Amino acid sequence: MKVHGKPTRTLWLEPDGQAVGIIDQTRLPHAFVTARLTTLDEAAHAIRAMQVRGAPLIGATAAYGVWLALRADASDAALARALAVLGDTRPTAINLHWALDEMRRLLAPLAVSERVAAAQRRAAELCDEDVAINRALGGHGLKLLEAAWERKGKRGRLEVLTHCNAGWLATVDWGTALSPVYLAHDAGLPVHVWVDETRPRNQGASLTAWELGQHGVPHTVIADNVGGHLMQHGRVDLCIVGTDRTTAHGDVANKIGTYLKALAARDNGVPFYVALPSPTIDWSLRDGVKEIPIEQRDGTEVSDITGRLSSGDIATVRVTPQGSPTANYGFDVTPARLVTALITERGVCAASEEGLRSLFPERARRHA
Ligand SMILES: CSC[C@@H](O)[C@@H](O)C(=O)COP(=O)(O)O
Repeated sequence: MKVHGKPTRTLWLEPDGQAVGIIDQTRLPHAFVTARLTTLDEAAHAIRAMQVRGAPLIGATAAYGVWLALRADASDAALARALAVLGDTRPTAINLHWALDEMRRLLAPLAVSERVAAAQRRAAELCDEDVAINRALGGHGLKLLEAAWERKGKRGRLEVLTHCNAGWLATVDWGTALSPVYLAHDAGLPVHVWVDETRPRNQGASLTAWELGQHGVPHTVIADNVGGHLMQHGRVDLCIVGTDRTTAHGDVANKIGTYLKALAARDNGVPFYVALPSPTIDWSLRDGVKEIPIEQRDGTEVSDITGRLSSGDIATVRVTPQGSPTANYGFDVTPARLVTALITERGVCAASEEGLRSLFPERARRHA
């Protein structure tokens, strides 16, 4: 997608071929700052500190992190250490482990002398594949948006609600939930997005609002608790969110608060779609509530909030009383029964074992 009119990805090989470039997402929306990653530790830190975040982008960064590690030492022990360090950065998004498995399968059998070049090639391929997958799923999602617009009698605006950031900043490009939105906007549909702020880290207010604004998509940021009210008053035509891990039966883990939006959508007859690239499917899991590991982060993300002062300075302030304990669950699970459909690069399917199997028979069989 474009930043200040210039086509930009979230992750790239630097022109000198010696580092990986990223957009430091902790600085958005107030500053567009890029950073160079040159070592395994810098890549692991970027994921842990959420300079890069979003399930597909975490996976892509980890793949390049393996390359950075092998440049220093391509031995078996160094490869094992890189996979362990990167695998330990964030627990919920399965794309991280998927990408590391891809790298391990390719690199472990190779001679040490061949590993660095092969790792760089594969990391670049994974990035390109992510872009192609997200563009394809956007095309399938677009049809759902067009159908909703028809159903609405093409009156007013097509009102979409999204939670967290599942846009191009969460992927290498295009995004998952927002890929259909960009395509709809470009096709001339009068789409308007309700953007949940997404406390505690405000990925909606900071990132989704920023990237929609860069592309010129009309949007309104709302506090996290507003969605139910809007749905009761017919102000939301459909919800689309992303997912960090989808079970073989169609349960989806996504940013904390997604489940409550799905409940409100069900109560109000609003379609609730989940967009996902297939590497987000964890074919080994069945029951998302019981089995998906939910990240818990530092409580200061709840007690404190960072923003821009009228002076232009960035400041962090506490919003809770001194000493009040906090709990910071990063994700929740929306059971398949609340999901209207899954949007993937191979098409749209029911959020169920049968639905996923119909689109990905070869992968479902491998894990049967
Ligand atoms: C393509 S995005 C799907 C999810 O990764 C996204 O919705 C999300 O929850 C991101 O969480 P984050 O904690 O910002 O990495």
